[in-house]
Amino acid sequence: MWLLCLLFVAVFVLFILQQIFHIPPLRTILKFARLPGPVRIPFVGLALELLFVEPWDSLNLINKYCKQYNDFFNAYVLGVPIAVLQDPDDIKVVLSSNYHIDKGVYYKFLEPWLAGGLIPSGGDKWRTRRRLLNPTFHNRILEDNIGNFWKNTRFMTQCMLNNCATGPIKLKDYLNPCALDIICETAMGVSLNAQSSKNQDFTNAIQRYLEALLFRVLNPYLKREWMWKLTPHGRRSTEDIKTLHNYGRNVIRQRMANYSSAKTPDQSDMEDGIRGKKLQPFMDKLLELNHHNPGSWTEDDVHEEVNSVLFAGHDTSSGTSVYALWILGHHPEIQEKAYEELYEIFGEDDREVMMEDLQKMIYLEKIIKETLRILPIVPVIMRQLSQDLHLAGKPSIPAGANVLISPFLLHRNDKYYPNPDTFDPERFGREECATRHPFAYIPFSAGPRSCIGQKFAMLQLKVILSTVLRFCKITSVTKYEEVKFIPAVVLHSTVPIEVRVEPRLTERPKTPQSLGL
Ligand code: HEM
Repeated sequence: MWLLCLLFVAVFVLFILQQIFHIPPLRTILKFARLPGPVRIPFVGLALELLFVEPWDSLNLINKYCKQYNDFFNAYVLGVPIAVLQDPDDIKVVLSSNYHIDKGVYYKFLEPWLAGGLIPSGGDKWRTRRRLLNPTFHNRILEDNIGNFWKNTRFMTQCMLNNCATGPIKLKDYLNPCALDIICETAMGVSLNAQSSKNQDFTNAIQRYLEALLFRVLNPYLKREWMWKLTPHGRRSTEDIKTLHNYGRNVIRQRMANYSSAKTPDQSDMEDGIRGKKLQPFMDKLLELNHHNPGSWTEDDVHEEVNSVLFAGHDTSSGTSVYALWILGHHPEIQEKAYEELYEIFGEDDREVMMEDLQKMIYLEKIIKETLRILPIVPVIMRQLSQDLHLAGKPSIPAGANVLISPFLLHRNDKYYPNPDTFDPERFGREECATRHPFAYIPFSAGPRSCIGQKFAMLQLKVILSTVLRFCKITSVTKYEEVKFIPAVVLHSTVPIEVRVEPRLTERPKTPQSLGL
């Protein structure tokens, strides 16, 4: 009887350990042991330290070991082998490779929401989809949508000005719905009017879901879905996923209603002048794929790609716009210089912004780049190696291991950015960029798995920031010291960022040109 009880306990303990620990192949374990890194309990590794780290200090922990091990160290987290790379030469090898394209293990936590969409997927599935979807973010399509960017941003600016007399405003409350309206109208072809409905269920659900996801990464014993769902965070996440799925389905339903009545390519299809191919916006391309190949492109496939772009296409640009405006509200001299540039372009005219205007916003572009340096909205990138990774002068990292690269830490490394905590748009002058290692600046990642929406994002950020700065003067209320940053897939702030807004247009800038000097 005792023996049976003992056997039962042993089987139970083994089951729990197997549920908690990731078990890499023996070859990975043996080869991984040769890499430099802090000595910890085998396989448990950094898991115990992570348990006692506040979410906003998790990157500091990685930074501590990066400094100690010269930007290259290995660590286990409950059996997950992770190699941290922060040297731009090493980063270049990983990101420019056509082989190391699979996402790290923690992206699995996104699957209940994004399933096998572009963001978490890997291998041939990702390759096929990326090739098919790349043209949906073609320059011609983006240029055609600048009017949509402008219309939504102008509406947002007006709302800011309408409410500015009552006190400081929370930037996120304006920029999140605006970015959501922009991505829905441009990529999905539907108007959900998130700005006028003031319904923030979707954006709030994303924020909670991503923060819960970080909690799960920092408490890696919760990796199994069944364990996760037993916790209060897990239960909340299940509710949030329902909200997120419903939102995605609603977007598809609305577009399908118009699409099926159109049947043939609608007026938004256009010819790519160079190769004579048809260019379609994102959602129409998905619906066409589903229409012609319902076996290989099911409605679930459409749904997962819509969810991926809804998320990646709004949380990133709204967060970056919030940070840029907040920083400018702390640097009136930089804000003034940006305003002067805009005044040179538009004068007193409150007309719509055009593509030619955006091309003239050289200083504003430097501000955007510097914002993405100091607060990169995607603070961590991870890959799982399907082949050994060979780096110059370092032991190889075995297949099966994960690689972690942090744009947040890289962009604050004083080897590449002197006085890294100082906001200085001039770092992005032509000469400064030419002398810097190209892989020392990776806000959109780089190589084949870089951001599909990079051009979309840069145009959108220019329209949003130029419109706000043309019509409003921003003064920051939330102090730098009050805010900590949480790397929850997207970089979140611990407190809402508040600014004071004053109307602008009648005020003339004091440039030598405007004074007739
Ligand atoms: C400031 C704005 C943005 C930044 C900084 C940014 C950054 C990034 C980064 C770093 C990645 C790679 C993530 C990784 O490897 O784990 C990525 C991927 C992606 N981004 Fe963006 N992004 C932005 C805006 C957008 C927009 C506007 C869209 C859509 C319109 C978009 C769609 C995507 C998609 C679908 C992926 C996955 C691509 C793939 O794996 O093939 N992003 N983004």
